[in-house]
Amino acid sequence: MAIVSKSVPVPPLVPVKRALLSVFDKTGLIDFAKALAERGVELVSTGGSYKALKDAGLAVMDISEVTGFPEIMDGRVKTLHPAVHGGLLSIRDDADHQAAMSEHGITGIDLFCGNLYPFEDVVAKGADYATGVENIDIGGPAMTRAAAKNHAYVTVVTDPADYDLVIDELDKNNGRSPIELRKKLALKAFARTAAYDAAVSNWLADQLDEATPAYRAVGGKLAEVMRYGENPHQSAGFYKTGEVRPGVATAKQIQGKTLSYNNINDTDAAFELVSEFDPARTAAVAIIKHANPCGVAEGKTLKDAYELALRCDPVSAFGGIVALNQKLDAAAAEEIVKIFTEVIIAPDADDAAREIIAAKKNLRLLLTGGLADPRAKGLFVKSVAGGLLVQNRDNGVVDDLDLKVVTKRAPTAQELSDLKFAFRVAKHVKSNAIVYAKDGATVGVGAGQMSRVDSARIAARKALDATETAGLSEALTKGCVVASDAFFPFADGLLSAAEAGATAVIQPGGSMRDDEVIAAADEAGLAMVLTGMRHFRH
Ligand SMILES: NC(=O)c1ncn([C@@H]2O[C@H](COP(=O)(O)O)[C@@H](O)[C@H]2O)c1NC=O
Repeated sequence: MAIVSKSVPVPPLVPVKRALLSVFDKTGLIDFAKALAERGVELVSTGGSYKALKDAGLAVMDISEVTGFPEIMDGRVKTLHPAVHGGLLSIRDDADHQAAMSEHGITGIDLFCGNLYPFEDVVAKGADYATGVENIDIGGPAMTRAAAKNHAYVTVVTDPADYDLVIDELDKNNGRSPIELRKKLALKAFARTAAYDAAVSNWLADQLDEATPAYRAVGGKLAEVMRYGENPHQSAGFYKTGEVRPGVATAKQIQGKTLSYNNINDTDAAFELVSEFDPARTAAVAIIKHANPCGVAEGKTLKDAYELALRCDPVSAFGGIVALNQKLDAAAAEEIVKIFTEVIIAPDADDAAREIIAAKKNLRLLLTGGLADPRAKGLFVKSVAGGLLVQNRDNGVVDDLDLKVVTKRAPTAQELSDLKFAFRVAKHVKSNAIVYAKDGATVGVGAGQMSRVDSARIAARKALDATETAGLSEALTKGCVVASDAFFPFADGLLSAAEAGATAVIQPGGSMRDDEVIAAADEAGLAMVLTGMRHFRH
């Protein structure tokens, strides 16, 4: 049975007489407290916050005067007391609650200002288990939730960014807090504690290697309200989880318009892909459209790699996202700005490159400070109607796999290098994925088809278009290799690749008809390597 509510009318405006301030992040605290004090609000505060206020010359009461109890156990217990929670939770217009307050000497707290121990920051920096646990705030969320529940009477302020708004509202309403503000701040407070607990539970799941805990909470902080979502009739926001993975969420935007929903999605796909390439070994560039690569290439320089990536599908690359695995230099920047590009993302950019990009006002330049570790663990969450699908990030890397040659002919050294390159790219192509590659560059990408043979045909057709556009006399697919993200269920897809000119194949294997597929490869003179790992991506 549900808890029955006391049907007391909610006052539209409530005077703020007493405020409790208990903040870890002391940004703006003094000014806010001063402003409250100037408006006749009595200040109560905890340990470090109290000291900061006192040192600033403010009249403030220590929380232990309210609780009649000292702060104990290294601060684990300082505000967990009926005098605090009664003051936050009492229904001011209820006679029983009033009687309890008088009986126990409890004074109402009309405003709670609090922010929590920096658990998310501490664990993001790799804190050990004991440090992580010690940074789980208990008293803060308890007070935040109590104040938020009692928003009929209490104003709960959890974000220094709201201090000015609260003072403005008090001023507009003669020192009283309006219900619209109290409701809005209560929503924010509950979302804050929920995101905090999501971070704690996900960290614990990670520590305990628990991939499927009984409940999975996902939390994030609003970083940007987009003009719209995937389409103009959809509203959307970008929430950051606090994960410190170099990429679109953590990058610094140097210039250009704000990113749209689709830009963020595509930029993420681009940077995750290019992060597969070790910058100490090679320069690499990926050009992305609709979250699929329309060209990826390695090169001695970023300029070489960009030109080869662009050659793969110059038509689709128009309006694309370009990701680079090394510091952007002027030579590459000059090439990139020759066609309309939405976003460039790279670990860094030198001054000359920045200057070239600056001439294109709308072009966004994002710098990440490093590459994402393709082997790192992480959560991947997707929503379906009525549920969340949660899995580990696909952190399989072809270099770590035990590759098996199953055909009579083994790949040559050049073919093997291209096979690995193509499989690395295929991991980032929507299924069914077929990638043709030659000399460290894609020459045709078939993405997102319902049949593998269609993906193979599309990749071949795109390679023919690219051959024509580049004015080459020999098809780009001649002597290329082919990667498939999943096994070939029949020999047809493989034969289609052989017809296009492929000489070597990389695929996971594992089909009921592997023998048939291997025999067909032998008959066509192909070399085939099985990875034992599938890279579906949807
Ligand atoms: N245990 C408690 O009773 C308690 N009450 C408040 N805190 C937290 O202590 C911090 C403020 O402490 P101080 O004012 O001493 O710097 C805030 O982040 C607040 O959320 C507590 N700490 C942890 O749970």
